[in-house]
Amino acid sequence: MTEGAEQSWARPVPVIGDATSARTRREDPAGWAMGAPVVEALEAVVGARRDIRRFRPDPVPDELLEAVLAAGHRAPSVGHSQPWRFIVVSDQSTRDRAAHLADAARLAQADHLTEDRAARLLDLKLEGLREAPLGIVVACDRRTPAMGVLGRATFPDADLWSCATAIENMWLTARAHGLGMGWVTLFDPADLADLFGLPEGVVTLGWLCLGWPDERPPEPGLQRAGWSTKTPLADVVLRERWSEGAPEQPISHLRGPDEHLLVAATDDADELLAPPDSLGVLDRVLNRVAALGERDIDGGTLVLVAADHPVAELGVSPYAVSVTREVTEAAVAGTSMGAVAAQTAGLGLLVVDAGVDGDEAVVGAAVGARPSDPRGDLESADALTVSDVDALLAAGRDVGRRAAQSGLVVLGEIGVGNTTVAAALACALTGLDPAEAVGLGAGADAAILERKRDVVAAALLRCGPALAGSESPADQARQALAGLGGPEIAVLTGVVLGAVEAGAPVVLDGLAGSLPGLLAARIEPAVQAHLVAGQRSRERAHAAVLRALGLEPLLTLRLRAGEGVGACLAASMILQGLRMRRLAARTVE
Ligand SMILES: Cc1cc2ncn([C@H]3O[C@H](COP(=O)(O)O)[C@@H](O)[C@H]3O)c2cc1C
Ligand SMILES: O=C(O)c1cccnc1
Repeated sequence: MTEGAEQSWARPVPVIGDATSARTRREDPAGWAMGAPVVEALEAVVGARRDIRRFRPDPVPDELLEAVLAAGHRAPSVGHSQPWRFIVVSDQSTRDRAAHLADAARLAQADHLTEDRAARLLDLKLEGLREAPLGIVVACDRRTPAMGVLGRATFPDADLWSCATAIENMWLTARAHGLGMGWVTLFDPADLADLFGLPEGVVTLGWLCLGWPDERPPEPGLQRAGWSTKTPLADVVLRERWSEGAPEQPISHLRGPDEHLLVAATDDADELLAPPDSLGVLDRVLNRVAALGERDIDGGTLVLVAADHPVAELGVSPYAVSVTREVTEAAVAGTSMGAVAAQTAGLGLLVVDAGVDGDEAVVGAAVGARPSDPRGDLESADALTVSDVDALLAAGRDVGRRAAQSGLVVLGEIGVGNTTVAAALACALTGLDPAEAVGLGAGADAAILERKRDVVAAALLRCGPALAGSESPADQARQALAGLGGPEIAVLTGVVLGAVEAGAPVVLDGLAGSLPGLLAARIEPAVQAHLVAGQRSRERAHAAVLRALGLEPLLTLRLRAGEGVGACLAASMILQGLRMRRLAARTVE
């Protein structure tokens, strides 16, 4: 070890300016607390905040107004967009006009209430627009397209909520200083926008009256006026799910790693003498793998599953069905591309015959799991019977549990015609359009592509109603496997389930070598936490399948190999990454 490495130093990351290290945080998770006096003060301010309606006319010192505005500007905002604009109003004529608008809005609202309720509304002192010497009109600048703001593409209104958090910050600050604030929304928003000349795309959240309060209410005014009562906390807090009418949770027998294991994995990575996330996407994969294993992983097994497909007779592959058997025999002999990829990556190999064409099973395959019933071509008949699907899943589970003993479980498939099967499954599971789903496979030309598209569209038309009527995602996965098939895909789905049950990480391959991950996750949602996308291949539907899984691929090499070749390349890199983590220097304190 060099002299430098022996030096004592705490790693000043992961956040710039954060002097704590993974160890400090592990040893004292509550060490960020600000102490009892701060907590008590905060509780006092939150508890004493009131919506103030009556104000004294005395002026508000500039520095207090500044403090209130600054607190608003420190609020959290979606994608750090800071969309709020605060229009400070002191001009009396503007306040008078706003008050007039509010008076009119109040009468308009009373028209919609029962007589008694309307009378009580008119009795209420609802705003202090005329009396409060200041108004802060909060506007939200929505002119940036939602897609461009982190977090708004999915929740486009999050900019408005950000402005609401700014309002709460200002409110609490005002209260702590003894100032009163009242939030008035008794306006037609368009009238308020006109009053201030707001441009198109800028909207208001209302008017905040600010001044010294001419009331010091111990509880909310509307509660005192008998308008409403405070709901008990227990009525607004729900545990785990909405209590009524929530759909039954699918029964899950598996679990992802718990929070202790996940954090232990990132703690370990944080202690490396390297910038955080130095290995990028690989680091995330290594964290995921590390969180799964109490024992160190230094190897794995390629599970290579082969089957033929009646659909290949419909002209969807340029290759003869006999090629599947040839490649599988070469795999058994250790010379196929997949077998060699496994060997050179330091992985073991299990070859499974899941229905390679012909009466005889492939000699030398470690496992035979051939469907027993007649099989269909997808277009005119189901690929598999449901009982065969269940048998293939069960056989796969056994193989998966067995493979898990060696470390990584790496998926590979062989099956002439299976990119058509896989495209159909991808459409059924992700809603992808057949025209967008079919790819070149082992080398299609335009005519073959056209046939693939037709077959996939016809198969989906045939199976669509049954799939739409499935009782649960798990049931839909089994129905999809039966209708659209792929005995090798069914076995590999079982392999994923067995491997996950035994606690192993699973490395996915190309399209047909990734669908088992998605199918298994539909059967058991906890599966997802165990999956690693080894690669993204050239097959068009592959990206959609990985997106549905929420997985970013380690490699994007435009592979067209199948056979687990890409997954082996990725596994090799994962094993190297794990070794690097074990051997690299750690920071010391
Ligand atoms: C010699 C050979 C070896 C292969 N190894 C994997 N595949 C890959 O191509 C096949 C799927 O493509 P398609 O749907 O177009 O038939 C599968 O066997 C897949 O693993 C191969 C294909 C060939 C020709
Ligand atoms: O993406 C794949 O998995 C793929 C592509 C072509 C041939 N075989 C498999």
